[in-house]
Amino acid sequence: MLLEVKNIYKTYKRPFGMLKKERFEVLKDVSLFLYEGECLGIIGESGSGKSTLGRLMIGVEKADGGSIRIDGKEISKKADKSIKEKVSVVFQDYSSSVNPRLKIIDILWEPIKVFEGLSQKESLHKIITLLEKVGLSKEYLYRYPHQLSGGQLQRVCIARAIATSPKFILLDEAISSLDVSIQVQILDLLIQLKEEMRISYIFITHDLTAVTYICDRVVFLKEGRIIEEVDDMKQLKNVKEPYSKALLYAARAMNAREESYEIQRIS
Ligand SMILES: Nc1ncnc2c1ncn2[C@@H]1O[C@H](COP(=O)(O)OP(=O)(O)OP(=O)(O)O)[C@@H](O)[C@H]1O
Repeated sequence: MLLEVKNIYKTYKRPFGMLKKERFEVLKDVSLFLYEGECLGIIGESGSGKSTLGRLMIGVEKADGGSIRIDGKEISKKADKSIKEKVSVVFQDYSSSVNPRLKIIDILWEPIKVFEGLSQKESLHKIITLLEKVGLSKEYLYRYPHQLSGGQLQRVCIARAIATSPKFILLDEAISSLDVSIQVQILDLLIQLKEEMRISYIFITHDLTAVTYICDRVVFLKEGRIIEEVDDMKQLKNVKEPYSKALLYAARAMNAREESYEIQRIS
């Protein structure tokens, strides 16, 4: 098993609590797993704890209880480099996740520094290969982020995420800020990379339609708890919990409204 999340609890301080130390639970007894080459969707409404769970899974925050293991090793802020290198992340907000003062070549130079002993020529070749992998040519090398479209910049973020050949990528609302037609292109790119590089994904979203397009399995997160899991996407229409049904209903309504929506419709 690539990733194993076991009985995770997470609390935060209440900002306006009566008592200074008052805390509230954001994640409650969350367990899930991810196999190599799989895409697991985590769906839930705003505030259900998806991004918090994501931050714990990449080791940038610490859980209050439970364990998260990647290839059998605990991930944490202090985890050694070899474990952290197995994980990458792509966020929703592509423009703030890159330094606007750096050219694309420098943005991609950053992660490949881990490959010690690469000559300048070899590094440049690697960067161009990365760009090509995400469907961009070397003409983008010397542009600044503001000189790219949203879809192109998200491709650069994906190139940066795959640069270290991670075992899994956390995609936190990675397509949500893009136009619908561009969303489909990025989903197709992610599917292609998953097959070519055998990468696994955790796909955090509130969009069930995108889940049906890319995910092999999905878990429903409500108020910090996993309330339902679907292991076979063909069974999605048979979800039992009212919350899951409501998300399904919302996705169907959205599909009906978006006539030009190219993502496979949920029947
Ligand atoms: N650092 C923090 N300190 C205090 N509360 C936090 C912190 N991070 C998140 N929260 C709270 O935890 C809850 C879950 O937030 P989280 O961002 O994980 O939800 P989400 O499902 O990703 O929501 P969205 O889809 O809107 O991004 C929310 O009530 C949020 O306000």
